[in-house]
Amino acid sequence: MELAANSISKSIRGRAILSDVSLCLKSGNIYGFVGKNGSGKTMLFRALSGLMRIDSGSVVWEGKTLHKDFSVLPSLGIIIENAGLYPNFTGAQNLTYLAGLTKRIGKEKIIDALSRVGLDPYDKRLYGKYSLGMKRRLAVAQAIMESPNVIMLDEPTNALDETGVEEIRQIILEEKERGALILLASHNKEDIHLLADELYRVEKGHVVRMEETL
Ligand SMILES: Nc1ncnc2c1ncn2[C@@H]1O[C@H](COP(=O)(O)OP(=O)(O)OP(=O)(O)O)[C@@H](O)[C@H]1O
Repeated sequence: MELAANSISKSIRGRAILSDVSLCLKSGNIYGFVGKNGSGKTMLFRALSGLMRIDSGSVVWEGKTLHKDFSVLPSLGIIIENAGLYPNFTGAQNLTYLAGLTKRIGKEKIIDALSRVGLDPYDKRLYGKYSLGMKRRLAVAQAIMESPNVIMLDEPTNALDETGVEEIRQIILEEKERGALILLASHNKEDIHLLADELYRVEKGHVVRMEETL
């Protein structure tokens, strides 16, 4: 399966956030995105997923165009900041609520996703009381729980301890093996080096292919 960006551009209040970005991404690969803070990685993910409208160009998934044939990619798992997790729900309650919006999966898959990221599915603690590492794990669980075709991960190993980093990397590789198309933005050079099949640098809204992985 294929996700293509054709010359997409976006400005916010007169400032170019994405400038003429073209990409052709295929299932079963991990695409790494590196770049300084504020270079546009998060905005790129928002544009490619449908969470943000673009000014010009098109995003095409399997021959169908975003904002024409559908408003958000039809099978998407995404971690971006403010992931819409509620502080007064437990981890399981949060995932149950989100899964209820699409009704694609039941309790079993939710328990499975929580276990895979190393969280106890029956933990009674509220999300608001989670450590940063646990919050990251829950964000990964919500991104993978429906086995989506496209997974966009913004700093998935941020705030995790060494074991956590290893576990999340393993899950990302398993999702790739399953055939998911994965976009990974990370400041962690080792994440990129170990995981990315292709590497892109984002710089002031431009996206440039880098030949070597870091
Ligand atoms: N809601 C918004 N309104 C206006 N400008 C915004 C908005 N959100 C982000 N920007 C701007 O868009 C640019 C790209 O931001 P983006 O969050 O995509 O960077 P990033 O590469 O993900 O950074 P980081 O590594 O810090 O996560 C920045 O200059 C930022 O100031």
